[in-house]
Amino acid sequence: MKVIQSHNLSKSYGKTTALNDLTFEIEENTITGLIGRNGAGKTTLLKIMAGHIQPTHGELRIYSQKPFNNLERSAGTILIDDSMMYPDSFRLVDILSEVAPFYANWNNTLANGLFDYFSFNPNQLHSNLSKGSKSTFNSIIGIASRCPLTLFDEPTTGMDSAVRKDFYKALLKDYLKHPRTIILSSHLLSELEEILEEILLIKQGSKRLHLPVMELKELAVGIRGNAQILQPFVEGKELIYREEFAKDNLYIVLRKELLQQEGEVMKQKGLEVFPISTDDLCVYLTASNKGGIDNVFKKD
Ligand SMILES: Nc1ncnc2c1ncn2[C@@H]1O[C@H](COP(=O)(O)OP(=O)(O)OP(=O)(O)O)[C@@H](O)[C@H]1O
Repeated sequence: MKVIQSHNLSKSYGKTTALNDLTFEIEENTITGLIGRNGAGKTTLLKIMAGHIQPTHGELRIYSQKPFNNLERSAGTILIDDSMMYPDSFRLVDILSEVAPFYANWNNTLANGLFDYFSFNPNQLHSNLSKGSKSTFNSIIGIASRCPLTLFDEPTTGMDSAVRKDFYKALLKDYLKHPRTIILSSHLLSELEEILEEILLIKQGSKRLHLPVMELKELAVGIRGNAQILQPFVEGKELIYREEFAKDNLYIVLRKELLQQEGEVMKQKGLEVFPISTDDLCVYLTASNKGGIDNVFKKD
């Protein structure tokens, strides 16, 4: 069953186009990574899904309904982000007891278990928490709410690496026991790819690709070596990335399927053929058209 159906979705803020003609669908009970660089439109898309803002063109439906101003949908959706505000006088224990009644599947035992595990003091004021602790606390709410549609906007901002790992582990464990549709946005795929099933990669508001993570891992290959030997192999092929490095040396990345049987021949001719990490691939697929950072220094 499709939980999210987005059709030609666009969102502009004045002259800024944040989302541009996005069409995609997300299956029920999956974990999807929404990946994109700064300003790609991740937060805007999550806010539309959560019903906080409306699209400018096109439409997005959650369980066949438009989420904006829709009480039924907001009861079944939670968006966790670092702009979550609570009254200054609220202690952590007050917040947990206030949010619990909003969510039909809220689990107190889980919330309290995570609260103790991460050593929170129930009487502490939320406003006094450190940046990382705020993220951890918000994430506890996101997990314990067990909402049918759970949206996390860069949930690990400020968390140290041990807490990040524990957060992803806790989320995965609870998801396996209580499946729901989860979307996590991030710039960095590597830290969360182990828990993801699908990835939706966006660049400047447009869909770059949407596919299972396993397929992304197998999508591309890198080749490095002497430019004169390498060039004829890739002539006329669509390259994902190309960089000249050192003298007469070339590094290219292209879809594996375009190589067919040539990989072995390349190796015999002294070229290096190697897999591309999903993080690097996402960087190449979302690179700006201005060339790499090296170009800045070439002008110096
Ligand atoms: N309220 C707003 N008013 C004007 N422009 C906005 C507003 N919100 C977002 N934008 C612009 O829309 C574009 C997409 O922003 P958005 O916050 O959705 O991206 P993002 O992928 O979440 O970025 P980041 O990873 O940096 O958080 C950016 O160019 C941003 O400046």
